[in-house]
Amino acid sequence: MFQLEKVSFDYSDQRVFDRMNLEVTTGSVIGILGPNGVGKTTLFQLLTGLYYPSSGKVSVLGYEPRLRNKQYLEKISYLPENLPNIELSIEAYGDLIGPMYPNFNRKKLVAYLTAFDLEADLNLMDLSAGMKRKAFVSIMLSLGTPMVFLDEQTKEMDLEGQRIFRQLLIDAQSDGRMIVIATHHLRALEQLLDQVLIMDRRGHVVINHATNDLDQVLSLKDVTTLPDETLYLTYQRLPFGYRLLCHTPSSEPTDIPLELVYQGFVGGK
Ligand SMILES: Nc1ncnc2c1ncn2[C@@H]1O[C@H](COP(=O)(O)OP(=O)(O)OP(=O)(O)O)[C@@H](O)[C@H]1O
Repeated sequence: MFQLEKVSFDYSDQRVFDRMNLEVTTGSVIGILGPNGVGKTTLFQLLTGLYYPSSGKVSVLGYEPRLRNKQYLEKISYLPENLPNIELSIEAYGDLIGPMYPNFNRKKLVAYLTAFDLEADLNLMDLSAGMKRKAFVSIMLSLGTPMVFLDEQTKEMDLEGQRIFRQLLIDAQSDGRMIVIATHHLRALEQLLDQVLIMDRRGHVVINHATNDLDQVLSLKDVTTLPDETLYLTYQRLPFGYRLLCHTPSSEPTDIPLELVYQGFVGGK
């Protein structure tokens, strides 16, 4: 699906990735998690070919994004965290970009907008921040691309909007499409993610795993007193003790909460 081989990337005064290797081969909803400024958006820009690596190779669906090959561009849609300002109605914008995508489905666009309780003739410039996100998410998902990149799209969405957003992602997932999503709202999306990629504060990918396989490398242990720090990654307080997250495989199938995994690898003890 996508691969980075020894990829380095620099902004003029800063190296964001240094010979980074990464391979994601499974998953239909892939979550990219990491603290502010570690390079999630930069990674999206590399995967969509908007930025070129300083060295190394990026491949997505067998294409090299930096070549901006037409067949590749028809297969991907990307919604950046900072949405563009477009002086058109939602439906007019859909009709403008939709024909560039072979699987654009206008009926779905209208259905998604209805689900979000938005009128198709509203001007994108007149929407509140959350409404604008709902409108752009609806347009992006209606393009029908096999791969969708969504950067922080639950931001500003109200709770009902987040619920509808999850429904739309499930709809896209059941059509066999692949969604790569960066988020800080883990709780809103945790149940949907079947692959998770966690970047630590240095921008290193510390976890790249199927969410239901995390118990192959991590385990939980409930204790009444905290043991030596070397024996656990982090802990959660319980009413009468602590739940430890340990870097050892679980002895039986265990649901490992992603928030605790994130805390263990990014937040510290
Ligand atoms: N246009 C730019 N010019 C120079 N430096 C940049 C530029 N865009 C991002 N950076 C820097 O590159 C690093 C990675 O930024 P990026 O936006 O990819 O992080 P992020 O993980 O998406 O952050 P967030 O969670 O806040 O969205 C940061 O240190 C940031 O300051």
